Amino acid sequence: MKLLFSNAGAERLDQSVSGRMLCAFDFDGTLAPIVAVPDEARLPDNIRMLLEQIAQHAPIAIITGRSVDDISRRLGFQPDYVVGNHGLEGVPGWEDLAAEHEHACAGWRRQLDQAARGTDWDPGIQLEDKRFSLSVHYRQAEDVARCTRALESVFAKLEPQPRVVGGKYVYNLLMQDRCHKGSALSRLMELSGAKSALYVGDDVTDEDVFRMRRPDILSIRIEPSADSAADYFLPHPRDILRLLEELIARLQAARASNWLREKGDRNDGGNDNGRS
Ligand SMILES: O=P(O)(O)OC[C@H]1O[C@H](O[C@H]2O[C@H](CO)[C@@H](O)[C@H](O)[C@H]2O)[C@H](O)[C@@H](O)[C@@H]1O
Repeated sequence: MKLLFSNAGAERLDQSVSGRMLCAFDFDGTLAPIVAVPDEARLPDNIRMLLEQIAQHAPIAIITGRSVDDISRRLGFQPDYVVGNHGLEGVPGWEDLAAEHEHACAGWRRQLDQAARGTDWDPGIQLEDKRFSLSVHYRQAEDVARCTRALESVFAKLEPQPRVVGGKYVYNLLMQDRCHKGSALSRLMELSGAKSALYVGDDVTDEDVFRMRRPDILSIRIEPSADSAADYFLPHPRDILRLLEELIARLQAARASNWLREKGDRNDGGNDNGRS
């Protein structure tokens, strides 16, 4: 994993921007600062304004663990693609897969509600039912170690067995299938005709993108981690601002140089016409 703000990182950014690039971002911990209460997460105005500028030059996708309804209320602008539930919800063409996920999720919800009536259940646990996946938050747990042990033993008994992916004081319960943030991003690249993509994320479910190690995807993690498969990292969450500004500068320069090239082609054409 390399520092993005380095010569190698700058070259890699130049390379990605030179083609038709899809800019994709995770939300919590990437665009929006992490806060103690999930419902209080907000997209800062300065980040939204930079995203709107990027949208003038390149398609934008938000690929989040939140539901599409939830994230859409938080953005304040309309990206080209909004994908929720860790890649399942909102991907054009995948609508038929949703029913199975919804059914499994409702079953887990019932089983967890029953477990919550037991004495081992920490009152700080918060269930976020996102219809196609569940997030079990334990940030407010009275005893985090005890709570995670108890939750893991409950998850082991769930039917059908979910794919349990950890995160920032959260367990995400997902269907065991091929729908994840990585496959969603690949599908969006096909749909948009992108030649390259940039993806920025901060958490465990973002590793589904990073792990693909596609040479045409520039993968960037917020903060370094020895366990991450991302190519590059930003040292601190606040550095997302610098990354967005650097992207805008490159996208504007690429547009200017394309325009100059087009103008040159037109002039050449004019001269040819004059000669013939
Ligand atoms: O894929 P993401 O956009 O990063 O979403 C991942 C989960 O984010 C939210 O939970 C996390 O952020 C909360 C607000 O900062 C924080 O309180 C919580 O501890 C984090 O786990 C969201 O609530 C989940 O639905 C997302 O799956």
